[in-house]
Amino acid sequence: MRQIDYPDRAEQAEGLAASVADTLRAGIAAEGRASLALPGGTTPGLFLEALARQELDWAQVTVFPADERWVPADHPRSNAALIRRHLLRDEAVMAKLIDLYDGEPTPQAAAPGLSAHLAPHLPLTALVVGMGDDLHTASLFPGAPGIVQALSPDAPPLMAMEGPAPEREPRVSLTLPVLQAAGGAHLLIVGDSKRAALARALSMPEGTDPAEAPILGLLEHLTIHWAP
Ligand SMILES: O=C(O)[C@H](O)[C@@H](O)[C@H](O)[C@H](O)COP(=O)(O)O
Repeated sequence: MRQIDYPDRAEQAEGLAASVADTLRAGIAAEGRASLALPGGTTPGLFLEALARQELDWAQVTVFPADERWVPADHPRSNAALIRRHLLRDEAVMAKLIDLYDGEPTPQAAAPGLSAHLAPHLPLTALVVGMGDDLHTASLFPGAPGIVQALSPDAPPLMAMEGPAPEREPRVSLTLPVLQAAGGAHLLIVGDSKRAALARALSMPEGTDPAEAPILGLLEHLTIHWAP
């Protein structure tokens, strides 16, 4: 694990975009194609726009959210919509987006088919995730139903998950083995509360159950990008 602290969010966006683009270029050179999973939430917009300006063979890149709220692409909480709005533009307009929401009534009904659909794109060439103050990452929330299986080595690639109580928003999420296997894995966080949450995670005793703080299962694989 290593950490890069940037003076501001613009430099963070450019620095992370350059690193992810380098990994995608190497993946395309080696395999002829690349896959990239991206975070949702309120942080990634600036980074996604900086990534969209990177010159590479975007037509060979498949992108998808690392997790999705179970809403259609025109819903304000859609992570696919966030990617479509901030990444599929400029140089990256030709990238192929897999929208995890497929219209099935529930994430549980969709999860097996989605796992099969994503399998040809795994292992991920590159991964960027966010983190919550509760130390969740993707949609792997502390104590959520199914979290023990989602963190286990034999987890399927994607599972139906829930957001935190009381809403318990229906979601799907890539599982920990998929996140851990990514070629280049990055954590994108901003602000003092996320820095404090990260410090809390780093100070947790060896052997802390990742079901209590799911980011713990991924930390050693991550390059952490923080800005004020
Ligand atoms: O769908 C989601 O909500 C995300 O994938 C989630 O893991 C997000 O990255 C963190 O909750 C941080 O979100 P913010 O960027 O809004 O702080």
